[in-house]
Amino acid sequence: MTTNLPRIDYYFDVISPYSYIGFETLQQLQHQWNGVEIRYIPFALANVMKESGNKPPGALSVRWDMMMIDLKRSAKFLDIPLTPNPFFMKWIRQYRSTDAMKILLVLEERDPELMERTAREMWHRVWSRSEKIFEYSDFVEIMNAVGIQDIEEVIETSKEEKYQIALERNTEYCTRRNAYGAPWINVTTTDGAEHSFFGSDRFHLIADLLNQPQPLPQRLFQLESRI
Ligand SMILES: N[C@@H](CCC(=O)N[C@@H](CS)C(=O)NCC(=O)O)C(=O)O
Repeated sequence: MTTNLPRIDYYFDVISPYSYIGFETLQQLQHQWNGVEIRYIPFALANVMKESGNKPPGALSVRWDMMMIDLKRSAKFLDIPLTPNPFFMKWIRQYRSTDAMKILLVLEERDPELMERTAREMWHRVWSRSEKIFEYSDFVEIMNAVGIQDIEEVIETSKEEKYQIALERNTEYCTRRNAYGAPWINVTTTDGAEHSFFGSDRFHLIADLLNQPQPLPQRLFQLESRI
């Protein structure tokens, strides 16, 4: 695959609400930043946690409570639909997002823009409408919602070993660079140097690194352009 530099590799998992926040921020920034290639790359947050020895935010109740408050604030500030999911802690003990992420890998191979729309629909389900993204019937609803025709075929293809391997490879790429959470953002500058960032709240530093305009939420951009 040939790619242009500078490049932002945005590693995400649809189980992660901060991956959703970073995704929507980057979707806005890609219209405001010039000459920067952006790739959205599925990985497995559960394995990142395991490999790094980190613990999920829900493992510490005060951290979880603060995270829910912070998510609401962030959603309001950025004007994105994000509502803490009351079932999340129960679901996370029972399910993994691996099958959903493998479906995204199939779509990424065929049509990256369709993959991005499907990822957004998955985030809306878990983190806006408190709906599952783990089982066959969930995948059918998700793909119907984004207008995919060959749903059965996509689900069957996602079970091929190569997608499990691809998910592991993407995850390992990050854990070898000390990843311990999501989103994990790997920025390659024009000199070929790699710079890792953790979180959806590091785009001001990435802007500085790449000499791009500072990020602002869409509503603030709109206000600015009216001045
Ligand atoms: N400050 C970061 C927090 C990101 C975050 O908490 N991500 C969770 C997953 S949704 C995580 O991986 N946490 C691991 C950790 O904080 O050590 C942001 O605003 O994006």
